[in-house]
Amino acid sequence: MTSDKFISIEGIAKRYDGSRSTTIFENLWLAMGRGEFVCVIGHSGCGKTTVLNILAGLDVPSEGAVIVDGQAIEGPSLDRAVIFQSHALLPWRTVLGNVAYAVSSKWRKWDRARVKAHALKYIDLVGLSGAEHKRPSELSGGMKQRVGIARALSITPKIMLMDEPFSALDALTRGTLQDEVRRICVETGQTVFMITHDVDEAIYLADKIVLMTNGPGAVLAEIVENPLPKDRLRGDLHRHPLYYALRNHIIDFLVSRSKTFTAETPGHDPRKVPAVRIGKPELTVTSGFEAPTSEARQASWPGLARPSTLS
Ligand SMILES: Nc1ncnc2c1ncn2[C@@H]1O[C@H](COP(=O)(O)OP(=O)(O)OP(=O)(O)O)[C@@H](O)[C@H]1O
Repeated sequence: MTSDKFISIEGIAKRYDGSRSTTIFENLWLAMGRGEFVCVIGHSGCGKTTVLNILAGLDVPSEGAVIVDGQAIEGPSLDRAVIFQSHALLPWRTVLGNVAYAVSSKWRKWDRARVKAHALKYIDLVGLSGAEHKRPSELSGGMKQRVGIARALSITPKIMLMDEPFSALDALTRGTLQDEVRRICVETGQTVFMITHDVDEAIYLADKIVLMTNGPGAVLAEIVENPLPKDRLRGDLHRHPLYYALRNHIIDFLVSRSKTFTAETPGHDPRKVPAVRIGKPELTVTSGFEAPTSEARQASWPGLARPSTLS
């Protein structure tokens, strides 16, 4: 993972004019590094999907711009693959046909054999070998979503944009697909921007979790850095000493601070969204804080580090 500004969201706003004009969000800034997995969490209607659609080139901001790899986004591109909650597969094509269609759209000069071999590689990657000749109507919800993931990965996008990709699945399938997406993204260094309402999903998958306040007039409140080790396992998350502090911080935001943040943080600079690091108090106390006593250390379960600011 690098810290370059691979994706740079620069002061975007979204407004709808009508009898009552609405500002969904404005002055939204966010930088993402190449290979980073970023999850956005916020309440329904705050504008998460709008931001994702702008990143996909499917919507345009009322103001501002998004730069990806040095180029302003001007519309959809095969460099950016989108996975939605619903699968949007072509019902008359097989699994192979759906993935191959995307592959041949990206590499128009490839012959059939090359397209097929490439598509099969990604079908295998998501565990669908053997089902390549089935049509969507013959597949379970989880299998359809796997096809969507294979199709998105097969065009080797610079960015994967995922809008609640697992929310329609049962818990078991969701867990399995989370494992596979995480494995693939870590192995390939894929850059991902994902929306989720599931705090544990964000903690498992993301390097950074962006907290968005309630709309209208939503802002990015914090970028919470995930302190859990990169080689974390889903079943072991809760054993990590910082897991509960991280989880509580995000839930506290969703339950209360997402509503009150704007009023309570008048000095918030949307260009410098604070980066929050969850850490043990004794490791993160800075000169402005009184060092905790050993009793206090014992009593305090790993707490919250002081926010620092992203440049
Ligand atoms: N065409 C439109 N005209 C007016 N308002 C719109 C229009 N499209 C979307 N909105 C509003 O924009 C806001 C943001 O919508 P968006 O789908 O981005 O939210 P979200 O955070 O992704 O919500 P959810 O979590 O429920 O998917 C919503 O309040 C929605 O009502």
